[in-house]
Order: sequence, then C-alpha cells, then structure tokens
Amino acid sequence: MSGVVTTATGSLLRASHLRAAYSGDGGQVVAVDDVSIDVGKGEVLGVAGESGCGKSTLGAILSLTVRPPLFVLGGELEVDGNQLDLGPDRRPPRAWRGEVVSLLPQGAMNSLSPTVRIRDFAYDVIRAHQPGVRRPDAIERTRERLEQLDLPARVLDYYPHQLSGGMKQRVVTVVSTLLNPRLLIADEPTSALDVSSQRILIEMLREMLARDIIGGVIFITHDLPVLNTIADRIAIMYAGKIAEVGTANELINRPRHPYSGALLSSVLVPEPQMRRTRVRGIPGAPPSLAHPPAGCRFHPRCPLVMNVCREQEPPQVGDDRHHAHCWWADQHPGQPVEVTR
Ligand SMILES: Nc1ncnc2c1ncn2[C@@H]1O[C@H](COP(=O)(O)OP(=O)(O)OP(=O)(O)O)[C@@H](O)[C@H]1O
Repeated sequence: MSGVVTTATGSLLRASHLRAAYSGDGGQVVAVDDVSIDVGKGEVLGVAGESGCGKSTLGAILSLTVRPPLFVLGGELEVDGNQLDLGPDRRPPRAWRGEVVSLLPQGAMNSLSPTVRIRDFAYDVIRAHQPGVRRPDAIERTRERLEQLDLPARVLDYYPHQLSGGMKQRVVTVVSTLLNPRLLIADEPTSALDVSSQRILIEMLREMLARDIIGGVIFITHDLPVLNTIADRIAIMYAGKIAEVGTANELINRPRHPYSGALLSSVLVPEPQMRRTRVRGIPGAPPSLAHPPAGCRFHPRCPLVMNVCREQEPPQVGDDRHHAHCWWADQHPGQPVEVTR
C-alpha cells in the first residue's frame, strides 16, 4: 500500500487529532474538531451523542469516505499497524477502503437497488475491490460466508424486497465485510430495526469478531440502551468533540462529564429493565457548529457550569481507559456526576 508505514501495535485503531469541516456559502462548519479515539483488537467502541454532534462525520473520516462538501483538515490514523496521515491534500490509498476499514452507512439496507439480486450486489461489491474476480467465485465466497454465519444461502437468489428488514440489514452487513476489514464502522445499524432484529444483528457482529472476520467495530448510535448491550467502551460526542470515553460499565454507572450524565438521565431507566423510554429531556439545544461557544461547548446547558467553563477549553481528565474533557471533573477528582434515573 503506497504511503503507508507499518508498525507493530497492540491496538486496532488509534485515531489522533481528527478535524473535518463542511464548506459552504456561509463558510466552514468544523463538524469534527480535534477528536482522538482508540479501539482495541476484538473490541466494540460505541459512539453516542445527540443528532448533529458529528457522529456520521467521524464515521466518514475513519472509513475514508469523505466527499465534498466535507473536507478533512488533519489527523492521523493507525489501523492494525498501518499508519496514514490525513489532510486536505492527501488521497487515502484505495486498498484501505473495504479491506482495512469498511463503512456500513446509515440506511444502507434501504439503498439496495430493488432490481438487483443479492448475489449480483455481492459480486459488484467484491469486483469493485478485486476487478479480476470471477462471478461464480464471488458468489461462492458470499455463500460460504452466509453459511458460516448461519444465514440461509437462498437469499442470494432474492431481490431486496423479498427480505425482511432484519434479514436485509444482516445481509448488507455480511456483504460489507466480505473483504474481512479490520475495522467496521457501523452507522446507526440498528435504528430501523425492531428489538428482536437488533439483538440478532448484534449477536452476528459479535460472531464476526469472534471469527476474526472483522477486527473491531465502531458502532455509531444515538441509542444508549443499545450500546449497553454491545459496546465494550463508549465515547460520548458533543458538538464535534469527545466529551467522555470509558468502559461501557464505568460510563453508564459512573459518568464523569455532566453531558454524559444528562444523556443518561434522558434516555435510560434503571436496571434490570433497560427500556427505551425518554424520561427526561436535556434542557436547551446543541450549539451551531458554525459558531460554537467559547470554552466548553456544553457550558450553556451545563447544570454544573463554572466561570472557567465559559472561558477556557476543558482539560482532559482521567487516564486512557476513562477520561472526560471537563473542568468540573478536573476539580472533583474521581467523582461521578449525578444521573437522574
Ligand atoms: N452536507 C452538509 N453540509 C453542511 N453541514 C453539514 C452537512 N452535513 C452535516 N453538516 C453539519 O455537521 C454536523 C454534524 O453532522 P453529522 O451528520 O456528522 O451528525 P450526527 O451526529 O451523525 O447526526 P445524526 O445523528 O442526525 O446522524 C451537523 O450539525 C451539521 O451542522
């Protein structure tokens, strides 16, 4: 792969200082601003946050699918030991897409062409990466993969409308990972599914990790209860930045950032019955990313706001395993914020 330096590393993904902006008549909107995240081998990192906080933009950067009007301003990626500098003038190596990183975009199952059978869809996907592949070989590979994951091979003969929503999403996921990408970025893969189909898809992703079909997953969603069932670690985004990252258990039970606390208060009800009930909203609305507030971007909505929050960017508090970008956390070492459940 041209332009790629290989190093030994224990982690699957290290993404550092990612920045990307949409450019338009009104100027630049920086939708992902100095975001750094890690994913371990075999791990599922959940990315959550309110609509418009930059989750899909982060997914586009990580999957190397950025297209105008979105532009990457800077950052570095290291996936499975392969390093890549990102930036406005850098073209990512073609071989990365599909093989190193693969995106399961939002609404993927509904973008299947109604007149193309699943076997031809799979052939097209493989052929896009391996132009010399023979059609029967591509179809056979897909058949083997479906059977490996206990899905019926007869779906190869079906048109999309002949599949249920849950089966369509599973098939699209299988086809998106036929090249065994090291990192799968799944953008809201369960949001259109009923609870039972969500569970089956999550089990299938776990099976794909166990068989090393994929090396790790970034699971983007606005739905924290879903993350509680699949994520090993969770990153909470707010207004283009990471507010907090921690193990799923710590983040849900001992959040350190007031925004994580507010998000958990707004969508979760206590164990043992996690329900998708919205019990309390977060007052106010996220800021316009064209004109984000000074200091901490959450300060206008924060119940624990202090003067320093209005003026200075918050420091990163904590360690690699669990940290928050927050002045309150800085001044209250080790203390979780309150969650009203
Ligand atoms: N095509 C676009 N042109 C200009 N700005 C955009 C465009 N798409 C997104 N944005 C801006 O980027 C921000 C982040 O959008 P993004 O889609 O990444 O958020 P998200 O967290 O994935 O939201 P959702 O949960 O609704 O999908 C938005 O707040 C919006 O201001």
